[in-house]
Amino acid sequence: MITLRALTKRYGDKTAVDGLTLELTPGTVTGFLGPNGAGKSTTMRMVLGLDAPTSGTALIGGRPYADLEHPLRTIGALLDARAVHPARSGRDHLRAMALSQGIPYSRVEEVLGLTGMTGAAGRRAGTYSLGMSQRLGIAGALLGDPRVLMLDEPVNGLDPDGVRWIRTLLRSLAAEGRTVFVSSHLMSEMERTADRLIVLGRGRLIADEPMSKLVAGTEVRVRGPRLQPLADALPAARWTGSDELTVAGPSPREVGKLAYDLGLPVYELRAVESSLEDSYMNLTAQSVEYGAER
Ligand SMILES: Nc1ncnc2c1ncn2[C@@H]1O[C@H](COP(=O)(O)OP(=O)(O)OP(=O)(O)O)[C@@H](O)[C@H]1O
Repeated sequence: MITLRALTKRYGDKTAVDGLTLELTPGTVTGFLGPNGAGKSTTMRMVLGLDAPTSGTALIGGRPYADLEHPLRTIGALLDARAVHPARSGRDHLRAMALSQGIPYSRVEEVLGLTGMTGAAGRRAGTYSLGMSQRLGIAGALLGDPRVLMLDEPVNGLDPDGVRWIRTLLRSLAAEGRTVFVSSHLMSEMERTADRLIVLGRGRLIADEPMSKLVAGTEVRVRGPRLQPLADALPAARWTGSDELTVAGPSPREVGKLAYDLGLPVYELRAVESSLEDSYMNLTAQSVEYGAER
């Protein structure tokens, strides 16, 4: 269990994380999304005690990271896969971690096997591809068999096989009753992996919803030259183009009938599947800091 209470981090006059209050529960994969610079990594760094909060608290199983007796056995984390001594072999890197926490070397071999890294374990980490570094980072996170896992962009650099492997791994870790907290920019992957989604924008919580709510299913898209009266009549409708409205709830038949009753010409009316990417784009439209002008 990870508990954040009014967690805040300021760098000078920049507020990177702004009053974040959350509880991450066991048995669930919680996805952490947000545009570049939203504060995801800063939040994770504060959970691990790598950054001190300006105010508020981050607790793991009710205690701050610094108070954990066996941190690696409590929370496994992957923040930066390249943060490994390049001259050390993958195996030696894990053995050093194991030694510091009283974890037997046999567990090192186990996690190397779990992550498909046994064959490469003797090579210097500096020669690893990004995908191999990610796998080694995940092996390190699993080393202490922790109840809580926190992974920042774990699929970054992985091939399709690796992406699928991570998905299966995270799902099975949650099924064992562990708390899994994972950030990613890959929407389609999140849609398949996470049960719950937390979306951050400019340091603030902008959504905390079960996945089923964010991929709401079918919506209706309607196009026409003057749809304002239809938008007024359908409070849930949103503009998705200068001549296009999208609405969740009514059927295409109902929207078509309403447009007809209002005397509005319509030149396109269709049902569309809403994806997590659509919901995410709508949620974060106001909080993208670093985006191309549209
Ligand atoms: N050490 C630091 N000093 C000053 N500003 C920082 C520092 N670390 C992060 N920031 C700022 O805090 C904000 C949040 O950054 P953070 O890396 O947490 O975002 P993120 O959501 O992880 O982004 P990305 O998706 O790009 O990884 C950014 O504006 C960033 O520039």
